Amino acid sequence: MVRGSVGVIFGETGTLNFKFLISDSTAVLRGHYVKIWHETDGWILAQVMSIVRSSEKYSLEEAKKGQRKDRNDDRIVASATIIGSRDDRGLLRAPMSPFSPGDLVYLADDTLIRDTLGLVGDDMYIGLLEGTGIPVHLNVNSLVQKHCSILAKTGSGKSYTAGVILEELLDHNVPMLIIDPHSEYSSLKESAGGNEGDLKKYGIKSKGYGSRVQVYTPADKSINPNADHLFRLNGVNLTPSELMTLFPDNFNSTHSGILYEAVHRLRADVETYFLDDIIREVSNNESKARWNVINLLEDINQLDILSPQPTPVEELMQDGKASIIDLKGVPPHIQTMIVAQLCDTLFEARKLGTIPPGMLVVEEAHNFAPERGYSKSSSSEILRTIASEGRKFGLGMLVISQRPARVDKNVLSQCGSQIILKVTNPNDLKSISKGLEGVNSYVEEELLRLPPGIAMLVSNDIERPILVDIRVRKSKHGGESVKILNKSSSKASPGVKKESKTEPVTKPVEEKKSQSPPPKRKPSRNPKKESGGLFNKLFGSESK
Ligand SMILES: Nc1ncnc2c1ncn2[C@@H]1O[C@H](COP(=O)(O)OP(=O)(O)OP(=O)(O)O)[C@@H](O)[C@H]1O
Repeated sequence: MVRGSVGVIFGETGTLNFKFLISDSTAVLRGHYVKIWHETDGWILAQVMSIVRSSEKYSLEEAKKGQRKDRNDDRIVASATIIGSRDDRGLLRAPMSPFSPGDLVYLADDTLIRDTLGLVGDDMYIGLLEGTGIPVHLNVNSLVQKHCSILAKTGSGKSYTAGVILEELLDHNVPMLIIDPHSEYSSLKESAGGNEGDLKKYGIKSKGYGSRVQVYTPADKSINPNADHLFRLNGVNLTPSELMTLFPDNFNSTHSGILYEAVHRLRADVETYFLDDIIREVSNNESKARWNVINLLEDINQLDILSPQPTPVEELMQDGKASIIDLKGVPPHIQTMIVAQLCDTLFEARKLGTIPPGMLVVEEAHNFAPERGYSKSSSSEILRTIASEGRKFGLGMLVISQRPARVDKNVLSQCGSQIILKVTNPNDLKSISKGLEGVNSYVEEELLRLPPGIAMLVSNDIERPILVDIRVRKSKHGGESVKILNKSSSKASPGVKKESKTEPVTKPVEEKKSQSPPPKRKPSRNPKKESGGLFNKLFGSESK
């Protein structure tokens, strides 16, 4: 073997892939990036998809005799897929002619990997390219304009990764409105005070965002004592259609007729009316159906969510500020109603230019923009509108969900960047691989095996999908599970999921998080398994 090289190409070579013999089993690992000199194109980047090891001397007969002593005759063969090189115009090109058997293979240097994959931005630092020390950045403008999704099964680092993105958006002063059904993001205020080794590995400093993060509760301070402000929707001069969006499923034509009549009469009499006035006016109606309408209106009235002094959207969306709408303690149908009204106002304000461009963050998006056929939600329509038209007005969306199959495809398909962590539900896997351009069913196999904190990033800005070792948090992670068993009694049973979500309460033990973080994956340049799964799908298939 020539000095510096890690292998030699042999056998049949193609313009998409090749095999090479590895000299030292520890020098090249699955997932590594390698380079080969091409006679016309110069250095070409390739990636190791799988490695097999065999011995001709140690046969089945030998195995029957017992353990093998000398392993020096092992044959270690790597299958690699060609990524290509940048031409004079900076475009990525695969070579037009194959490598020659006998060509030498070298480990690729960081500059070649960075330039070839297009990891050249320096905006939002989200982690390291898996298997390397190369930082991965996302572009703020493109993330906000073209939306982003974070998809993963529960416990695999979804809200942790979302926290990383939110930190970066805050560092870039992007105004944010965060729909937070489980009180997970208020901890952005506090510094993580993280482990020195981790901070050094990722080259970051711990910090909290303090008063730049403001928490609003639509409930009251007894339910959410840590909230900074109460959140209220406009309760003055509500139109019948505004009222009907509060109960999209419960209103029939008789009900809406009663409501129209009541509001019409009020408008003729007074300039300003409140929900109490509408209820009184409806009770004057003689139809029996009025009782249903009154019941529905009373439901809302009791929640105290409507007010003559609504929370101005201009207060929520300000440069450098993250406003969290903490929906803890709010019944699900009221949550969707709040999101519907709020997002409607937000979008209108953005169109009128009364708020700066910014990001709407929707956690548990499967509840607020459910796929047709799964459930209905009053917030679906406006979220679909923001997904398709938001970019024209500078209103981006960060869509977060543990059930990608249940999120409206019209919303997910608009996301220019997708960050996908471990997913195991077969329907979710199918829906993700269907939605990703250029990758197919092998993705499913790889997503099943991703360790916590490793994400697949598919982005318009990066030449091809990559695996990212998501960096540790600067601020405190707020999504830890609630510990219910102390150490001495922990033998008894599996842990429980943190605060109830829409997932079934009974889940397999391995799907539930423990209080302590899961073991962090091994450091860089570490193979995860001896198969070409995701890498093959992302970068082409192995030559046979
Ligand atoms: N990039 C990472 N670096 C270090 N630790 C991580 C990383 N990602 C996740 N973790 C750890 O994994 C745990 C689970 O992550 P997280 O709370 O984000 O899961 P989740 O997918 O949001 O789950 P849930 O749906 O229950 O909220 C975290 O408590 C954290 O300790």
